[in-house]
Amino acid sequence: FFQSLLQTVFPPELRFASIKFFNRFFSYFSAYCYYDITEIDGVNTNELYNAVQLYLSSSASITGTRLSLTRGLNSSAITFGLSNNDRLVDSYKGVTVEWEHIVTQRQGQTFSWRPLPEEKRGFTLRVRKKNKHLVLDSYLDFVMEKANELRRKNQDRLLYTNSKGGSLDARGSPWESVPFKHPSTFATLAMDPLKKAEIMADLKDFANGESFYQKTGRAWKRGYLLYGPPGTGKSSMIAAMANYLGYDIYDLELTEVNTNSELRKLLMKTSSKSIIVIEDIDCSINITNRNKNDHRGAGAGGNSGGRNNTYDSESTPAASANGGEDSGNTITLSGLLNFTDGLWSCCGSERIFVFTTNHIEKLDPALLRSGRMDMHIHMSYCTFPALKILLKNYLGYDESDVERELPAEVEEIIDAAEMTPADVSEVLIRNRRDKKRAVVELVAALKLRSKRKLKNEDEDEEQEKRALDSDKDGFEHFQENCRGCEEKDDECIDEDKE
Ligand SMILES: Nc1ncnc2c1ncn2[C@@H]1O[C@H](COP(=O)(O)OP(=O)(O)OP(=O)(O)O)[C@@H](O)[C@H]1O
Ligand SMILES: [Mg+2]
Repeated sequence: FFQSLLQTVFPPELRFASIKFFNRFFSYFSAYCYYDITEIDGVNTNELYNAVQLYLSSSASITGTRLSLTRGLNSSAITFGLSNNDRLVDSYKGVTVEWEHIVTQRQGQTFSWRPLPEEKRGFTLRVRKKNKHLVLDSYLDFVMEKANELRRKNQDRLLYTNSKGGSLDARGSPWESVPFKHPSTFATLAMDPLKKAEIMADLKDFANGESFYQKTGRAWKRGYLLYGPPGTGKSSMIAAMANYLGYDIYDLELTEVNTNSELRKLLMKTSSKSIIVIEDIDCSINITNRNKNDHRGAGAGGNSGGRNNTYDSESTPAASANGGEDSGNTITLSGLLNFTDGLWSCCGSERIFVFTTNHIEKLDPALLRSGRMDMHIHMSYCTFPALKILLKNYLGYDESDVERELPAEVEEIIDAAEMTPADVSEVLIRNRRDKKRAVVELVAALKLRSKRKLKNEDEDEEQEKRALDSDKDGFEHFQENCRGCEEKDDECIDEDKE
């Protein structure tokens, strides 16, 4: 109304100034403050917008009669949202605020380096001026916190992976996500119960340790290194950790990351309460490739001089000028270490780093030194306690069933058989309809493996013995030769004397 009035009263050249003036005039006398939270802020997605949407969808005081419902692809939860241009009232600490969802058509596509949605969406928050400080100081933080909590509780965990070649998706994120539905839990994980309890306690301490980390001046993060042969449950352990703590997983594919700075950007875009995973770390990066900028250096591990020499030779200016080009990848170990425990690793809190490897002996000692990977977890071949868990999960056997059905010798041969939990579960799944047969087949497999193993060991021992014997023969032969030489030398000396 005022605008049309202004248009009739004021000449065009004065119109803009007069609108500005009236806006100022009204906002001065208005009892309310307005905050706009747009979906896209410049080129970045506004996290607050998503948080508000989620928060309002669950708010108990929803008064709107028209709501929009959404369900993400593969997600099992339905999200309620405010329909276009709808309002709802919320209250916080006795203060009433009003939210309005405003959707307008975007006018003409302006130039942008990524396509913007056709609609311009945003929330407007209206509060009384006297309550302005409450909103700015704590209400919005409360909304963010609540939204994060809701997402973790209601929705499935998310599994993120870095997009191919470092490209960004429509929302400007280098991570692509899918709902994470791995059913592995600590209850289904077959491993030594004591070790399992220790890991669970460690995780819980971490998740509840905000004040501890604050007090001790440490970054709120923790690193786990899982190592062991293929099929011993390393990936299952990561899934169990995520399900136990309710964290999202960022599965970092290092081969898709080209430079250290790209790695840093990826890290910056991860959220807190997440597990950042690098699987098969020995395969994804030439891990001994450190450049000269790494001061926390090789010596930190206090390890073999031979390897340190390697770093020294790589640290020459000529070598670092190559920047690891010889490996075809400019990600360096120092870049990776910065990622996990440099200053940048603290740009968010409550993060867990998990590295997995099948060959711990191939890893750089700098990666293994204490403080870097806080806990080294050995995922071993199937042990007897682990077997009992698998029998319980797959066949429903309890302790007494195991004692009754399983021959006593299993406990003796299982370690020698070196069967992975994956091998064992395969036998059990194959025969899950016939429990007796499952046990018979399992025992047969264990016996066969342990026998083969022992035979191989005997053969190895024999070979070693043979090698030793031949060495001994050689040594005796050598000694005889030497004795011959000495005698000759003596003769020579005598001759010299003469
Ligand atoms: N400790 C375990 N407890 C329960 N199931 C297990 C365990 N280890 C392996 N399995 C079963 O074997 C399959 C393979 O395990 P998983 O992928 O976790 O092994 P991994 O150690 O990550 O192997 P890789 O080194 O090849 O990645 C899983 O589907 C899981 O069901
Ligand atoms: Mg795995």
